[in-house]
Amino acid sequence: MTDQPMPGAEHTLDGDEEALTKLRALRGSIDNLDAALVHLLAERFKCTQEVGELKAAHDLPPADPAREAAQIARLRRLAADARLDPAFAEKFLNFIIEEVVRHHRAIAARPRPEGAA
Ligand SMILES: O=C(O)C(=O)C[C@]1(C(=O)O)C=C[C@@H](O)C=C1
Repeated sequence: MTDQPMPGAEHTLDGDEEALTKLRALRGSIDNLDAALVHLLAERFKCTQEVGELKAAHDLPPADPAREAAQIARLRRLAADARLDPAFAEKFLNFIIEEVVRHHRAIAARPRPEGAA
């Protein structure tokens, strides 16, 4: 027998109460932040759903590339100030906008009653 730890055992927190307490506290904060993100996204999608209805009613295009470019530039600046990777912030916004545009297209494709605005 040797005194070597079991392979991988050096990565477990078994027996290290202080580390476990810290991990639990951090995970509690992560869970709260994830919940906040879900609520923020739900509110954002409520707004964009209304934008989609407005655009469809007035025959406006689902996507607005100029607006997106301005949003991305702004978000990249905010991310850099917050020490978040601007490339990640851009990817995240693009991911959301892609879904929004998909919703806008679905709304525009819905049959509209005759004479509707
Ligand atoms: O502002 C708009 O025109 C929207 O439709 C909203 C939104 C967004 O999710 O922020 C989505 C699609 C557009 O290309 C630009 C922005």
